[in-house]
This record gives sequence, C-alpha cells and structure tokens, in this order.
Amino acid sequence: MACDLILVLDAPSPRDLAPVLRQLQGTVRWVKVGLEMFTACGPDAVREIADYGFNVFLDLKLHDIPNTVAKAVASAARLPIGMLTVHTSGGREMMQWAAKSAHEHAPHLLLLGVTVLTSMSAAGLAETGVAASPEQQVVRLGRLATDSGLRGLVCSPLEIAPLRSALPPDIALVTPGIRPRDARGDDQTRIMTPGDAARTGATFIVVGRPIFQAPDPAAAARAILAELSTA
Ligand SMILES: O=c1ccn([C@@H]2O[C@H](COP(=O)(O)O)[C@@H](O)[C@H]2O)c(=O)[nH]1
Repeated sequence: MACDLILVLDAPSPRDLAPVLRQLQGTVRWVKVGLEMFTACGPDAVREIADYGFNVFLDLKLHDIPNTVAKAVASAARLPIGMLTVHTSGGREMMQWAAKSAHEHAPHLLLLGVTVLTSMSAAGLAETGVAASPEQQVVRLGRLATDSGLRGLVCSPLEIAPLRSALPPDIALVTPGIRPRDARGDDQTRIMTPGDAARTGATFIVVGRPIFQAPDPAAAARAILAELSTA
C-alpha cells in the first residue's frame, strides 16, 4: 500500500509559511493544521490553506464529554477538511458520538483516533497510571476506536506492525514521530525514518520539524516524497 506525506504546518499563521506552500503546491497533497495555527487564526487559516489546493488534516485532538465532542465535530465538518482528530482516551461513547456526527455532517471526513502521543515514553505513560507498554496501550485503544466506528488512528510508527496484525486492513494508520536516521533528540520518543515507516505499513507519515528546520524545506519535503516512492 502506498504511503503519503502529510506536511505539518506548525506556525502561528499561513502567512508565515506562504513561500514554502507556494513551492509545494501540486507536489504535496496533504497538510496538517494543528493547535498553534488554529488557536491563533481559527477557521480562516483552514480556508486559506485549502485555497492553495491542499487537502487539510485538522489536528484538534478533541477530548471532552460525548455531546461537546459531537458538536465540535459538526462545526469542524463545515470546514474544507479531509481528516480530523479526537483522543481515543475519551472512551467508547465519546468516539461513537463523534463518528456519528462526522457521518451525518461530512460523510467523507476521515475521523482519526489519537492513541498514545508519540512523545510519550513507557516511563511517561506509567506516570499517568497506565501500567501497559505503549504498544499494548496503543493496540487496546486502537481496537476500542475501531469498535466505536473510527476508520483511522494516529500512532507512532513503532506500533504499525502490531496494529496491522490486530485490525482490519482498511484502517488508516497516520504516524507522526518521523525522524531521519541521524536526528538529534527532541520531544518525540517513539520514532522511525520515513522509509522504514512506509515499509512497515503506514498509510500516511506526518512530518514537521525535519522539513521546516532544513535549510531548504521544499527540497526536504521532496526528498521525503522520493524516499516514500521507493519504499
Ligand atoms: O501522537 C502524536 C499526535 C500528533 N502529533 C503532531 O504531529 C506533528 C509532528 O511534528 P514534528 O515537528 O514532526 O514532530 C505535531 O504537529 C504534533 O502536534 C504528534 O507529534 N504525535
């Protein structure tokens, strides 16, 4: 199965990234708008990015009571987006209400369940009271999410193989925690290279800093797309 790149737009405003976005129009298909840009610029940022011709993944990681999340999904579904995230730790009922709302308001919206954040180590997870390993917890939450009606998950690339064994093959696996082999350490702990993630079975890889901290971000994005095409 082919793996595609999602370019992370972690900046306060689309204006900050305009030169790179113009260079990558027609090359990169998907971009991700996250908490930084959405908090600063709101839905206008999503519309502006969509106007460039990109498919937008709105990464809001919704996590609240079922009614509140369902209504937030309905609001988000009015925007030109193709993917939206909720936290699987919100539980079965929250995800069922979210899936129903997405189905009613935007049937083609891919609602993704965030499992265990890619920044969390086993020790960090244990501190939150979860005795399971990240892999065990991701598989548990992945099963719960798909039982609740979600068709895609956000996980680290380290959990792709166990999730592929545990879940139906059509479940989309979207993986941040992507780093080049020689990467300096940062807040991501469960990491893999783009090519290895693709070969392991990621549907999408999500990449931000390795592209935007490169001297030529557009060239870095193109290099990752080339790596994916030969994986
Ligand atoms: O578990 C998760 C869920 C979401 N993210 C988001 O992905 C990007 C990763 O950016 P990098 O700069 O490549 O680390 C970022 O927007 C996160 O909010 C994640 O990293 N892990």
